[in-house]
Amino acid sequence: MTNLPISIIIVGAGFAGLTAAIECHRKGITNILLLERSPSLSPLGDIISFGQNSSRIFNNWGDLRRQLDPIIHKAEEVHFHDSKGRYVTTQSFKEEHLAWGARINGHRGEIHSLVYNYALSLGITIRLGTSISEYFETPDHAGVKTTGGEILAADLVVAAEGVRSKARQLVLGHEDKPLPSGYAVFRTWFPTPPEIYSNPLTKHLVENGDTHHAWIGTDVHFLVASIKNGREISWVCTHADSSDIDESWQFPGKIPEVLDVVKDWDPAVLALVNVTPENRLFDYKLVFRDPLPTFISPESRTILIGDAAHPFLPTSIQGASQAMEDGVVLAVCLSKIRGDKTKLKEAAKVWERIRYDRVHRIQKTGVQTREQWHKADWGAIWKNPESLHLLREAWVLDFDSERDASDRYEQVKEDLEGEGKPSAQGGQ
Ligand SMILES: Cc1cc2nc3c(=O)[nH]c(=O)nc-3n(C[C@H](O)[C@H](O)[C@H](O)COP(=O)(O)OP(=O)(O)OC[C@H]3O[C@@H](n4cnc5c(N)ncnc54)[C@H](O)[C@@H]3O)c2cc1C
Repeated sequence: MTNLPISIIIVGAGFAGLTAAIECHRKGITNILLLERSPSLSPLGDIISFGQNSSRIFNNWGDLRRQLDPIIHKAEEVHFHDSKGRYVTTQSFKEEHLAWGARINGHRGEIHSLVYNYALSLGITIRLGTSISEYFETPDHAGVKTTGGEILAADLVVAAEGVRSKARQLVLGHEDKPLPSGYAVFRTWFPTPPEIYSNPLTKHLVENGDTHHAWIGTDVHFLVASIKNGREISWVCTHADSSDIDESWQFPGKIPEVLDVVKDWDPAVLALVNVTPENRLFDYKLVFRDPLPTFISPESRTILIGDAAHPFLPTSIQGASQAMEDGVVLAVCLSKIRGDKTKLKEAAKVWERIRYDRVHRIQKTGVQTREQWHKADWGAIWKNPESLHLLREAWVLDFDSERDASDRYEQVKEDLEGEGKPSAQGGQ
């Protein structure tokens, strides 16, 4: 493969940053520096789901797909109940697995660690414990300043530092703080304790391998997944939350607060919450951001990807997938200009145009599913239980972002040239 002479700094080693690094490397860019604030990888976390559109990306990464196999969630259906525990419906994913390929769901920390190690195995330089405080650019290069005062520069800076991105200031020209969404999520993952196996209310969750169950109430939903043949269990409880958020948005969770949210619910839910180790429980305040007018800086030398550009509600089940697609498409666009630095602006603009409508259309599906569950009209649901099912749409899931970008690059470039103006103003 031809070596493409572009230097890239990527900030943030989440799924967006790691995918961008791995995919750019795959396309022949070797001068990559990945900077991550955390001093070490955190083994903590809970469940993360990758749709078929991003699960396919792992298939291109050496032996990684095989390494993922023992740790991924194997259930192929989700069983829905109302808050009192009355069974409503089952949604099966078997057909879509046959048609569109398998999904990867598993422990965020475990999957992240495999991807991180794969990036290291390629020789990508990753500096942990490096926090970026500032972004800058000139027409010829872009750069970052670390909190230690070090200045680093490259042809292109990719800001993949999540929902609190500092690069938004450079891209937008003003500070843009995330807003509380009015919702929070209690999240946990822990080894299945003996009480879950012995309790007749909960043993079905774990004793026959991996399972997936959902309980839907007014303005609250509670999802449980057992994994590794039932030996580990994860649950999330999304609920309305009016607390204000400032700098922190992830807090230690409190079991009594969860019990308060699900009081009078199915005794199986209460039993599960009661055996949850409090030190494995997190209270995650969901932030909201209006769609940005653009993802790229005025000189097109700094670009926002992943949650830095477009945070997703968990109910879209696409945040990490779209973060990965961003990286894949970026690598395709950079390969199309064959390392010609004078064409970086072209590649960035085409990348943005390819990504902009898709991510914003998919963002809306998260709101749709949350409203469909939280504001459910139960009279209508008992008549049509399948109305609780998750949206599973081919245009989102049966999608190859690499092939699509490769096929459309020239046309999008011509469209932009024809318009003769910056891309994506006003967007969706
Ligand atoms: C509660 C919850 C549940 C979710 N569940 C799912 C799911 O099931 N499926 C799904 O697809 N998506 C899910 N998402 C969304 C998904 O987690 C995110 O969209 C995705 O992880 C975004 O990846 P990212 O790499 O853009 O950002 P992040 O994962 O936030 O990574 C950003 C990285 O940048 C680092 N960083 C931050 N600031 C700096 C700095 N100044 N300098 C250097 N480094 C910095 C951080 O330490 C971090 O490692 C969920 C989100 C939430 C909030």
